[in-house]
Amino acid sequence: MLKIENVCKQFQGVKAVNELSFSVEKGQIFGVIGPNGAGKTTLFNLISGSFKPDSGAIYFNGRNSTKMKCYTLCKSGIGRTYQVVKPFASLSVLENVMVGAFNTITSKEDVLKYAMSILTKVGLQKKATYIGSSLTLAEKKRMEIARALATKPKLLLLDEVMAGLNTSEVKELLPLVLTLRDEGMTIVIIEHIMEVVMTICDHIVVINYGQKIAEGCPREVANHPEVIKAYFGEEMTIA
Ligand SMILES: Nc1ncnc2c1ncn2[C@@H]1O[C@H](COP(=O)(O)OP(=O)(O)OP(=O)(O)O)[C@@H](O)[C@H]1O
Repeated sequence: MLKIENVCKQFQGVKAVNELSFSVEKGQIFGVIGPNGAGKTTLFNLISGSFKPDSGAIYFNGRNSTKMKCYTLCKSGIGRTYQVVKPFASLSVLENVMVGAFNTITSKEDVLKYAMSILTKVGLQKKATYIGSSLTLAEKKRMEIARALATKPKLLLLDEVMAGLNTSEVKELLPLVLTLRDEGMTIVIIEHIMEVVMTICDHIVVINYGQKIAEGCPREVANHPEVIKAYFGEEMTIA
């Protein structure tokens, strides 16, 4: 579904993404983890077309998508959320989601129906008429997912959707992500909460200073010496 091939992206001498390669299989929840500044969000910006790599190639659904514009990639099935949620503050929750639905649907009536069905899916149907900015953080995160889902993605990039949520809010959001995967969505998730990563991911890539330092199933990466050193601290091991 997604192939990253020797991708590099540099900012004024900082190698944010450095010779990175990995593949995401269809139907996986694929975790991207690494310390702060490791290059995770830059990677999402490259996959979704906001940034172009300095070198290397990205393939989405078998097509070379390296030079595609972000709106073309969105139309071809890449949806994403942002680490910092930025709803259209003056629009209602429903209208926020409708914006995403116009990606593939033209009739306003159909957009409205589809956006409402997505709101129901994420559990925000009762908040449809609320102003986007009035939601709690947990609700805004759900709206962020809804806006991405409304574009009808085949590949969903989730950038720290659990960040800032309390334990019970995280527990409430997890089933939604798992349901999406069970319905056939391929998901790449950046997440700092290790419990979440270890619980829901089928496969994980760990990056540090833009480079891949480990890859495998949750247990494999958690016990990888490089990961323990770079991410968890030298003294820590995970059973
Ligand atoms: N637009 C930009 N201009 C200049 N430097 C940037 C830009 N975007 C990212 N960087 C730098 O690239 C490196 C990787 O940043 P990035 O945000 O991708 O890391 P991250 O792994 O997502 O971090 P975090 O976990 O803190 O969100 C950092 O050193 C960052 O300062």
